[in-house]
Amino acid sequence: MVKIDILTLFPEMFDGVLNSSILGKAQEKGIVQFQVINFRDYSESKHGTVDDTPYGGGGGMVLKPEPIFRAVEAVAGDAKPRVILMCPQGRPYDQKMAEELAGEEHLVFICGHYEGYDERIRQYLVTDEISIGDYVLTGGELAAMVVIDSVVRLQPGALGNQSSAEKDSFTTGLLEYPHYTRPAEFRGWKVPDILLSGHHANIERWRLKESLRRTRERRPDLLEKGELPDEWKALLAELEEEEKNSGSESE
Ligand SMILES: C[S@@+](CC[C@H](N)C(=O)[O-])C[C@H]1O[C@@H](n2cnc3c(N)ncnc32)[C@H](O)[C@@H]1O
Repeated sequence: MVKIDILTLFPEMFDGVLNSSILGKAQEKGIVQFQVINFRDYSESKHGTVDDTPYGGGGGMVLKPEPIFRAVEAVAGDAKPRVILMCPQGRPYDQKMAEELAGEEHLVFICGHYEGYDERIRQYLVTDEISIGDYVLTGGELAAMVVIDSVVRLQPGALGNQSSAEKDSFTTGLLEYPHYTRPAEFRGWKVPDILLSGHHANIERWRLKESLRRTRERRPDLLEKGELPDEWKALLAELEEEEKNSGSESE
């Protein structure tokens, strides 16, 4: 079982996401245990103050170190969990990191709000800083939900059909191939014949080729990450040849 503690000033934001669909079922199955903690409860002031104005002046409020340190220490106990700070300056999040975090037993997420955090939280408390993209959100809650969702779905038994995670985009290093379901013809648009052929090996080859086609068109950077398997190289050469031929036909 993986233990996930979330420190936030807005615990109610997590109710729907953690208790619905696959995350809700993963809790019921005992695959994951969530604890959502309002770090205002760890404030040392009687008014529950968690932020203050920045030293040196300027706008915005800064989250104070004491409540966040105390809350993390309370949930960590003697254990040494990964303590993850959600922030736009962090490491860009990707599937590889989701896989890395999915192997941990205990994760603690800190969701910021307002202008920022006291720098000592970054320096002396957290083990990782994660950004979910080059844009700025009002708070770390949505970002933490994105990371938590992607980590929990990788836990063994979390998805009904495990093979659907294995073939997902990025897991294989490629974008996923196109899917079709019934009807075989819809408004005159037909499902590719090969998918109706029942020929398993040909279908697998078609899927790999379509994955490569899609990745080459939309995310060519994914194909530049090292030596490609021979089968991929052969299919990419086929795609290039087909493109050349269709180009010369239209001339
Ligand atoms: C308004 S933002 C603070 C931005 C900060 N002043 C800066 O420029 O880096 C408030 C909080 O939202 C969260 N946040 C915003 N954008 C994020 C992103 N792209 N990825 C992860 N967390 C983000 C962080 O927890 C952050 O502390």
